[in-house]
Amino acid sequence: MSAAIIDGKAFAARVRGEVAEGVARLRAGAGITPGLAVVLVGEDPASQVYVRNKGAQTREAGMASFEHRLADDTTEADLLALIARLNADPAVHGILVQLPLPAHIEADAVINAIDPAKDVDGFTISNVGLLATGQKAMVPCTPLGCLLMLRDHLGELSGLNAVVVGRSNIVGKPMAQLLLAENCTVTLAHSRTRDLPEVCRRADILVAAVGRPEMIRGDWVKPGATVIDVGINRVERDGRTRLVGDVDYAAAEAVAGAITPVPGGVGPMTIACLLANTLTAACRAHGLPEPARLAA
Ligand SMILES: Nc1nc(=O)c2c([nH]1)NC[C@@H]1CN(c3ccc(C(=O)N[C@@H](CCC(=O)O)C(=O)O)cc3)C=[N+]21
Repeated sequence: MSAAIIDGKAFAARVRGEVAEGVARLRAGAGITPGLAVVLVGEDPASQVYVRNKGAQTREAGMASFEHRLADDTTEADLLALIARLNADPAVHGILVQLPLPAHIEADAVINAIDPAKDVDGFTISNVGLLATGQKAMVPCTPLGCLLMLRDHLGELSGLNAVVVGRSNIVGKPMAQLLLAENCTVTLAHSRTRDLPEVCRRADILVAAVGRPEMIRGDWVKPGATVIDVGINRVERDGRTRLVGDVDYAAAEAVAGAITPVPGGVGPMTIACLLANTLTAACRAHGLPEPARLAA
């Protein structure tokens, strides 16, 4: 038996449609246009895909998109000054500072300078703490997208064994928090985990977010498991550049109950959730009801 394919591209289009409806209501009812500011410092190749898709989708949803492209040698002080301006700008409801930042800039200092109410990435210590304590937070886009797909596919997650491979602040840690909040039994595994294949084989839900092409083999997957592949890795194959995930897709697909493809899985959901978070931030800024179905 082969796995059901979780179509992130189609699901993301649906989410963006719901965001667009919410934006239209906000504009008609309250005269508010949600605005998203994206700040890019330098030219990191991994960021290119994201940037390309993001601006267009923001405008398509009826929101205002503000792009700030800064040179590689921008100082931390200049970047902090820009963030202070965006924090104070009432037309800006969401701020995203593209990561990674150049090495001469202290990323934590920059992220924590963002007004938590505008932190649509959910990376500030304030939002991380709110999420970890079960309070109303802005939730990081990639894990939120994964959660929406899991809920859509499985319905109830309570009591399931979830294994998250990868402990980054951006994906692994917040993903573990979200699954814990859904009453999963969560294991947060990583490169030093002893007997990783054995740990993965216990997973009803397996989330791969390690950033290593096709590291998760087919025989690491429990038959019938739901596999969420967060990896987006560029590899040379037959003289061409291809995108592959952190999971050996062909092998895992034969074993899993359901699996997300790369591309067309988690990636499009990340952007859809960024738009959803921006709408949520705009609603909260004005004390208006927020789109419950698009939240954690
Ligand atoms: N502050 C910050 N927040 C982020 O969320 C963030 C970031 N910085 N820096 C860069 C990474 C990367 N990232 C992607 C999101 C979507 C796709 C995406 O839509 N991928 C599509 C298309 C891939 C293609 O066709 O090339 C897919 O997987 O199907 C890719 C990459 C967000 N990131």
